[in-house]
This record gives sequence, structure tokens and C-alpha cells, in this order.
Amino acid sequence: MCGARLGEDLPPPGPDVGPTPPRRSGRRPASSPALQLPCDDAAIAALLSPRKLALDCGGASAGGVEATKLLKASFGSLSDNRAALDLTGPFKDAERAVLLDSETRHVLAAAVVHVRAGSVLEVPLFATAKKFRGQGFGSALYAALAGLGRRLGLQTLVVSATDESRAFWVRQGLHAKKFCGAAEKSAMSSLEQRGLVTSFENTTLMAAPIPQGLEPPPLALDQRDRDRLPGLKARAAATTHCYEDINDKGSFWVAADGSRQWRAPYPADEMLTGVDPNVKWVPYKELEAFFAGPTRGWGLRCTRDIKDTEFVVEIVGRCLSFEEYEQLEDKTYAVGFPENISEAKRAAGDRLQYIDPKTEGGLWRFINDSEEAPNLRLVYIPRFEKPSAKNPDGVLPKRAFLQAAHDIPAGVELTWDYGPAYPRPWKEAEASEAGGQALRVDEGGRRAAAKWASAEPGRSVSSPTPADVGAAERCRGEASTRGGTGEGRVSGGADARVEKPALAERDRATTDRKLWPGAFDAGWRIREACRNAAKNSHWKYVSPEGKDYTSAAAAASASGRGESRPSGLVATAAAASSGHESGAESELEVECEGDKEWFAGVIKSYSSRRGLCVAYDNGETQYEDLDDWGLDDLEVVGFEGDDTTSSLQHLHAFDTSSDEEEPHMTGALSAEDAAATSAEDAARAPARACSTCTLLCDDPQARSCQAISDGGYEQAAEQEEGRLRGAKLDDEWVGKGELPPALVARAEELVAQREAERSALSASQGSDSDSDASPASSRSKPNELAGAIPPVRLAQLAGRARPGEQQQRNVGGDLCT
Ligand SMILES: C[S@@+](CC[C@H](N)C(=O)[O-])C[C@H]1O[C@@H](n2cnc3c(N)ncnc32)[C@H](O)[C@@H]1O
Repeated sequence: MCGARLGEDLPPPGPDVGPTPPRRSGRRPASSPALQLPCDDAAIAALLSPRKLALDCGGASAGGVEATKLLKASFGSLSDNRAALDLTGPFKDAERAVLLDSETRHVLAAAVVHVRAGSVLEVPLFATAKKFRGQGFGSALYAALAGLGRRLGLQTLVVSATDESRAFWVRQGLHAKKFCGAAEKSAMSSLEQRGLVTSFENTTLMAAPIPQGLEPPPLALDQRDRDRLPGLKARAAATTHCYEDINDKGSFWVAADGSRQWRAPYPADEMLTGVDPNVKWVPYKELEAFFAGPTRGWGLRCTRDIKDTEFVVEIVGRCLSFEEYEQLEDKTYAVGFPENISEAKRAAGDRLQYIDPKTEGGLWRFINDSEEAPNLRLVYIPRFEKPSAKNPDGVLPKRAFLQAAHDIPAGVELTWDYGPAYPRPWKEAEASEAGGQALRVDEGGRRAAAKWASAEPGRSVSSPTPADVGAAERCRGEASTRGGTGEGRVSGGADARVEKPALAERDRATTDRKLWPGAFDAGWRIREACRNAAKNSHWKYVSPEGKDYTSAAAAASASGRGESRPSGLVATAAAASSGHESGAESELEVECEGDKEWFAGVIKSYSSRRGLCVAYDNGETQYEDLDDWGLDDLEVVGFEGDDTTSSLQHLHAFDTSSDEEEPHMTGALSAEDAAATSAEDAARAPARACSTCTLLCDDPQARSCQAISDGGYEQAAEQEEGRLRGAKLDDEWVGKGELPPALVARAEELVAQREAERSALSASQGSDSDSDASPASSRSKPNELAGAIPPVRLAQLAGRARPGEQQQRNVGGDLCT
């Protein structure tokens, strides 16, 4: 069955239990000669020292009382673990490895490590101190241990993973036997047969090959380092991702006349409280979508700890029959029931086969898949009962929920297992990456789609298996949502094409103006990037062949019109002068080639990805890509006002009221703020937070937050991701509302020139003849504009730490903060 799997039986309500510490199964590992960990290894020390970390190894007293306490707190509740804790009995040859803060000597993480004959590095116990969790210390200790294993020429690293720690180990590259490659599987079997590993009850044995070589592996950072990225609460997530949040209303059917028929109020047998009167819910407001990286896209996390068995979300959305599901253009989000339930439903005439949250849903639509270590499980009510003689229709599930499979600390990404039928093209990418070949998931998706489409030339949507359709559609959705070129789109025959719903399009005149004369007739279209994106001026440029481009310049380039802007804006003039008294927003004038017409507008924001967002006086809002303009084409036409009411009142959005050092975005002062704030204060004032999201935004009233919809959030998130991984920061990053630095620098240069001219003029004439010029006359005669923003102000603006610079200063402290 395609679509993610919808549910398993709701388990009977159970006690609210915490994580179960591992218990030894009683199997005895074979004795082996003792091997010492080379803990004084210089390469390992070099790996750790930039993070101000140190490794201490030895017997049961290594790391002192603090390490003993940590291991006891994590594993000491069962007497069976005593031997491992005290390094006695079967663990007499084991060692303790402790990660310390090299300055404070605090114990950050500790492990018991056994070097076993058979080239195995066994880690029976591993714990990170509670107050230091989620900061990468566990990953650092793992990297150090793997490095030591390398040094000793060991082949396999084996751990006993609890349910809670499985996701951590998966991130480090370890897998349970079921998910291991063939080589690892046989290695694990042989280890088990020879009794070379210690298995604990309630744990899963996980293993990874230890890559050989002298260099220690790079430090991987823990997933929870992403916590620092701002998240999107329900309302902002819905606005940003173009869907309606119906979490409070539940699922609905669409009637023939297009109206919605809500499933609530539910009959008694569909009430969760009927199954478990003490059901505990995670408050919806504690959930937030966050950017989980370019491969996974967006994910979901909770801002508070979740207890085992708590209910996290209900699967809400549009109810679909099988036939309706088949018509879906994008099946990425729809979930269906497992085959046996689906069959029973079909036999009983139950239309409810899928629930799709794509356009109407809840935050659950962001929850990513984890086959191996999900922390949520899908449960449904009523509990499924097969049709029987007594009850010919059986009992068919109607509602589904995601419930915590174990305790989940705040900030950890929530995941569930999409089920066996869900196509996972990203696994191909992961496998290639593991093999040393970096392959982005979008390429994997496109390749998978192309493979599906080419496997059988006659394939069509009318006759494939549901799994085929799901696979192809998901791959297609993935390729296009991740900016794919569309090359892998499924088109195995005319009827394999799935019609898109009508997206708003620009008319012929606008298309020709924005692209080039004749573009519309040649088949080019300017279409909203996703449904309802037009209201945010989020357009894409679609070629006659159906390929999407994100900018007019890219479209022009693809059409063979060269890299530069084909005909539209030639930019003989650009940024600067404010016509507003407060001077809060910079005005811009642009001349279109050919018709010699000047278009006036106001710069609303700038994103390095999409360029300047300009609100033109004719009511249109358009992104202008500065890369298409040579800076020599830009001419600063002047500035109005004095220190307190000058233009270019853009500033970086540091929240100076908090301790947080990292600027997120930049913002522009509102007219009132700018008027009321002195130039110096303005340069330091915190920008206002947008009412729809956690970001800073210059339009707090906007229903849709431009800061997010213009890609600023994702860009910032990717930057943050890069920073966390120690990647070089993109110097060119400029967030929302900040003018491009090159433009500011050019403006500064021209203004300084102008100032010099003015001084020279006033020295010779004894007067300042520019002081009466009005903005209107300024615009009509740009070069004669009067009034200049004092160079010192521009220098202040330009000289403030930019987000990238500020972030770079913090890099060294990542693991230690
Ligand atoms: C229901 S959506 C989940 C939300 C999605 N990440 C987003 O940004 O909207 C399912 C899609 O997310 C992506 N995805 C989910 N789990 C993933 C994983 N473990 N690795 C990579 N991509 C994943 C795949 O593109 C999949 O088709």
C-alpha cells in the first residue's frame, strides 16, 4: 500500500514508565587478552583540544567520582550492571573512557570500553551527563573511541543501545542487524556466535565498521545542536508552508459541491478518552517545525520533554478514498492504512483510506521518517478487528495519532516509521554518501523517479500499482520541491502526466516585461511558486518544457539569452534616496531598456538568494537580482534628511535585550521608529519580532511573514547548519531587510564624494544650496539631489558586525557551550 502506513493497534493504556536501564542477558562473552586503549594518542588529543576537550582512560576510578556517578546514574539501577560499572568479572579487562572539559575538568561523557579479540571494540556502557546533553559531547566521545579503535587496527565497533539512544547511534553510523549491510550483518552474527559481545536485555545490539587509517574520524555534532535555530510554531508554519492548520478541527471530507464535511464530533468509539480516560497530550503550542537540513527538509520537535506514551498529535487532514488519492498530484504527505486494514475497509465499503495534510493539516505533516529509531509510533482508534462470522464488517480504524514510543528530551527531532511501502530515495543518497560519494537527496529522488519511469516504457498512472504511483509521485514532488530541474519527472506516456491545479500566472504583458518580448508566446510562464505564493510575490519562471527557474536571469540564461538580464532592468539607477519624511525605506528607480521608462519603488527587503524585494509604485512587488546589475550601473541618487531622519535606516537585528549573541536576521525600522530614534540609537535598537513567527521582520502585521517566505529562514538555517558543521560561512549572506553591503559601500563612496563636492562648493560659495531639494525633484533629476546622509552614519552601518562575522566568532565554542 502506498502512502506512509497509518497506524498499528492502540496498545492498552500502560503505566507512565521512564527509560529502562539495560540489563544483562546473562550470556558470557569469551575471555580475551587485555588490550590497552592508547589514550595518550596525540592525534586524538589534537582532535579534541580545539573544543577544549580531553580524554581520560583507565580503570574504575578514571574520571573520578563524577564519572562513577554519571555511569551509576545511567546504568546503576540494576545489580546486573555492577560488573560493568566496577570493571569486575567479565569486564575485568575493560576500561573506562571519560570525556572531560579540559579547563574545568567536568565530566561530560563516559563509557566503558572493551577491546576484544576478533578486532572488536565493544562499548557496553555509554552516557552523557544530563546537563551537557544535546551539545555534541556524546558524538565527540564516540569519535575519540572510534579513533582509538583505528589506532589499534580494530574492525568493528559494537554497542548495546537502549531505545532512547538508538537514534543517537544511528546518527553516528551504527545500525541494528536488520539494517546493516551484508558485511556488517555477518560480522555481527559471528561476534554473537563467538560470544564476543555483551548483550543487555531491553537493548539492541548495534554495530559499525571502524574505518581504517591513522587519522581520527571527524567530530560529528549531535542533532540537537540544531535547537538553536528558531522554530516555527503552528501559525507561522502554516503560513510559510502554504497550508491551513486544522489541528483543532480534525479531519474532513470534501463534498461534491466542494464544501467541507468535518468528521467531528466523533462517535463514542472514536473518542480517545474512551480508550484511555487518562490520556496525556503534549500541548500543541509546544511543537514547532524547524529546518532539519537540506536532505530531510523540515522536521518537527517539541520545546519540552515528552514522556513515554504521551500523545503528540492527531493525524488530521483531508480524508480521501482510494480513487481520490489516485488523483492527488503530490502524494508526499498522504498516509494510508496497512494493506490488511485497507483491504478490509475496501471490502466493507469504507471510503476512508488516506488522510492528506498537504493543504489542510497540522504540524504532524513535518514529521520525518525514521525506519530504524523512530521515537513516535502511530496508533489508531477504534482498534482494528478483522471481519468475522460474529461481526462481518469487523471494526475499522477511523482516527490515527502519534504517540511517544519512549521519553523524548526537548529539542530532539520527532520521527516515526513511515512503514515498509513508503519509497525512501534518500536512502540511496545516504548509502552513496557512506561510500564516500556525496550525493544529495534531490539527485537521488530524481534518479529514482527517472528509474521508475524508464523501467517500463508503457507505464501510466491509470494502471500502475499503488506503490508505483506513490513512489513516482513522491520522487517527483521531492525533485521539484527541492529545486530539481524536473529532469526526473515521471512522464511514461501521455496519461502518466498528472495535471497541476491552477496556480496563479502573470499575464502576457507582465511576462514579456519581466522576461523578454515574446517570452509568453514562446511558452514561458511566470507562475506562483506554490499555491497562494503570489500573495507573497513568490514566483517561479517556467520554461515551455516545464522546467522551473527561480529568477528571471536564470530563465534568460537557460533560454540562451546570456547570463545578464536579457532586456528588463538595465539598472541605470538604483538605491538610495528616501521620499519619506522619516526616511525609513530606501527608494529605487529603475529604467527598463527600450521604452526608457523609469519605474519607481521602495526596497522592502533583501535576500542574497532572491535579491532586492522592491514594491513598485504601480502596486507590483518584484524581486530584482542584483547579480544582474554591475555595480557601476548603480547610481546613488541622494539621501534626504539629517542624522535623525536620514534614509537607509536599516540595521542588523541583534536582540540586545537578550544574552543571545547570534544575530538572526536584519530588519528595517518602521517609519515611526525611525523618526523617533536617533541615528546612534537606531543603529543599536533591536528590531521587532514578527507577530507570525520568531524571526525579526519589518512587517509585524503581515499575515504571511516575508522574512520566511523569501527564503530567509531556510537560508539562515542552512547557514547555521553549515556553521555547526564547521563549514566556511558564506560571506555574502545578508538577511532580511539589510541592504546589500556592496550597495551600501557604493552608496557610501558616492555620498563621500558628494560630501567632498559639497564642502568644496560651500567653501567656495559660503552656502549650502542643496538644502531645499524635494524628494520628487530628486527623483526626476537624480544627480542633482540634495541632502546627504552623513558618511559617518553609513560607515556605522557598514561597519557593524554582519551575521556571518558574528557567527564565525562563536564557532570555536560550539561543543563547549
Ligand atoms: C511528510 S514529509 C515530511 C516533511 C518534509 N521533510 C518537509 O520538509 O515538508 C515526507 C518527506 O520528507 C522527506 N523525508 C522524510 N524523512 C526523511 C529522512 N529520514 N531522510 C530524508 N528525507 C526525509 C522526504 O522528502 C519525504 O518524502
